[in-house]
Amino acid sequence: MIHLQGVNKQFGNGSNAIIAVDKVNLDIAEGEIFGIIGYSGAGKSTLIRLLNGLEKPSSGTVKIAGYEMSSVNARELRNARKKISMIFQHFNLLWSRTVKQNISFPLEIAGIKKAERERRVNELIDLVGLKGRENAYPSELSGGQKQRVGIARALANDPEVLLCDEATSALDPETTDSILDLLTSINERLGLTIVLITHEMHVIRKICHRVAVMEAGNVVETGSVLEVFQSPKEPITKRFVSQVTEPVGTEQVLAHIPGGTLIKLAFVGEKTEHPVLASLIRKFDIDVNIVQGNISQTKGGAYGTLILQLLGNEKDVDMAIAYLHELGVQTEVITNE
Ligand SMILES: Nc1ncnc2c1ncn2[C@@H]1O[C@H](COP(=O)(O)OP(=O)(O)OP(=O)(O)O)[C@@H](O)[C@H]1O
Repeated sequence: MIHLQGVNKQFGNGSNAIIAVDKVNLDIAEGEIFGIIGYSGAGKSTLIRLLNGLEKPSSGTVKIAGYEMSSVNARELRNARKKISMIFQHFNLLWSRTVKQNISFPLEIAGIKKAERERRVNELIDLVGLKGRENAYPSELSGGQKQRVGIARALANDPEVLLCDEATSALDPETTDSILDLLTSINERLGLTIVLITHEMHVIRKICHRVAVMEAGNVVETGSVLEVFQSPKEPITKRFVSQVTEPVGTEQVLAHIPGGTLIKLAFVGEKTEHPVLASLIRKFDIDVNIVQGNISQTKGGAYGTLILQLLGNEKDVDMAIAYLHELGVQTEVITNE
């Protein structure tokens, strides 16, 4: 559905040149929810603007929904934009139009007749859960409701791809979750391919099937969300994963644990349900203290971490760690005193 090959985007020239996107290769399958995560300035906005044709690459090819965006003419670009829709952080609604009129706008531009527009707008209002708010103006809506209008408007022309530019960054956590639930249900019901950019790992964890991590214009890591949670390779990916797997203040907590061996266990999928701790205590002559634990649900399954302090003689502690490896539990020794 989306295929990027050797995509570069440079702004300016010579000593003022900024390479915003650097040799990016990416494949996104039809029906996938694909997340692109990176800190500010990583190149995410530029990449998404390349996907909808707002920017042309300096080199490389961008293929999306059957269009070669790097070389489309104006007419093809207009047609492509019907298949590639977008929602924004600040919603970009028309403030002098009601909910209904905002959603109807792209249908008017597409020349759809009034009766058909009415039918479609009502269907979309139902789909995004805005029944009863049809005649409200954007200024009378909550942030979550405004984004629902943005989503309905984006879906008006039956797109194949929905691009989401930090679509939940202006919303509180609860509203963020409800919008992410809506995007998931739209993906499942309509088979729509969704590409979202964000700086929040929580968003990736909750709805994405796969993720790409961007740093300084490069895609430094890609994989299924569960895979990336389980074994992040790059330091930046580890920082993003720890945003959701380690509660705030973990480092300070660990610094104050006196003695013993501190280990971090990572469980994936069904292994999160095994009574690992009980068998560890039963089998070995060691004391086990739970320092911290956390389970995160991803689309591919559950991912849990548990930090334990093991107290006992060195041999028993080593045997306990070997046993964890045998069970297939990913085990990392944090400190050994
Ligand atoms: N039109 C432009 N002209 C010049 N430089 C630009 C332009 N657009 C983006 N850049 C530069 O390209 C780099 C990547 O910016 P981009 O906005 O794509 O990053 P981002 O990851 O989306 O960050 P943010 O979340 O802050 O928008 C930055 O150094 C930015 O200053």
